[in-house]
Amino acid sequence: MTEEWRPAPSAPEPAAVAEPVVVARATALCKTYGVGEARVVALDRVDVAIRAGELTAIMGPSGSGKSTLMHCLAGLDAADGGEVWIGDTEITALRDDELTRLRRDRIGFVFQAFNLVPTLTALENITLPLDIAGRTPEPGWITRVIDAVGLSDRLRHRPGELSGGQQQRVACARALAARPRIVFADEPTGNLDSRAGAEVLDLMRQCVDSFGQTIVMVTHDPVAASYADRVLFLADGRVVDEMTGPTAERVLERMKRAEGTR
Ligand SMILES: Nc1ncnc2c1ncn2[C@@H]1O[C@H](COP(=O)(O)OP(=O)(O)OP(=O)(O)O)[C@@H](O)[C@H]1O
Repeated sequence: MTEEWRPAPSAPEPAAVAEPVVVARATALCKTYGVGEARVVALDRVDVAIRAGELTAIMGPSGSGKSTLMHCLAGLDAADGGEVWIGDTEITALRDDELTRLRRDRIGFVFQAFNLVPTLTALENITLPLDIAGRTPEPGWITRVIDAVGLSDRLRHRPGELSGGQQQRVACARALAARPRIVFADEPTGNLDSRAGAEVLDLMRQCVDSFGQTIVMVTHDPVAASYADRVLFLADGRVVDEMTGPTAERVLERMKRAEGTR
């Protein structure tokens, strides 16, 4: 059984460029909150495909559905309609216990507020998901991750003894510890100053380039989005545009245009 979902080849031309491998995809994803006058359509038949080994940024005005999309893609929130696939598993068809296991084994999370356990050391935080799952880390992997996040000399510190940027780098290492298929990062630099934010973004870029990690990041920040391979733009619960090879200037320009049309 293949781990990855691949779109069916469209035409068997020998010279055709290979389709990118897709790690996560959503089709016709719908999510509505509230009823009657309070009804809000947060996602309106969204189709997205997250490519393997890329950093994908999700951008859009406040309320455009970024967090809802990420939560539905990651199985943290249930959609009202449509499908979400992670690899070859349709997560919208899973029972709660199956979904919990899939999230634990195949998905990593990085949150704006770090969400580290304050009483545990940095190292204990990093290995916590593996410990909870009763899994032994792959030999050498945790060391590689710790080297990548540059925290070898801080492993015995508790989160309260680390800077915000260091805490977020611990959170990144925790997300990578189980070698997940995909990492979802929700405003990972939202609580950091620009220097610490740049370190975290450099780290995420390095995880993509060196480990082939697939990462999806929700952000408001055009500079953060410029680290991505591809930016998806949401407006009113729909994907309205995408940009490959973004620069901060082009992303800012696109966001201004979106604001102007609201
Ligand atoms: N639990 C909820 N109950 C009711 N409405 C909700 C809930 N969560 C989100 N919404 C609404 O759904 C829409 C999309 O919200 P979402 O948080 O996904 O947007 P966002 O693009 O992430 O916004 P922001 O950038 O401000 O975080 C918004 O109109 C929001 O008010």
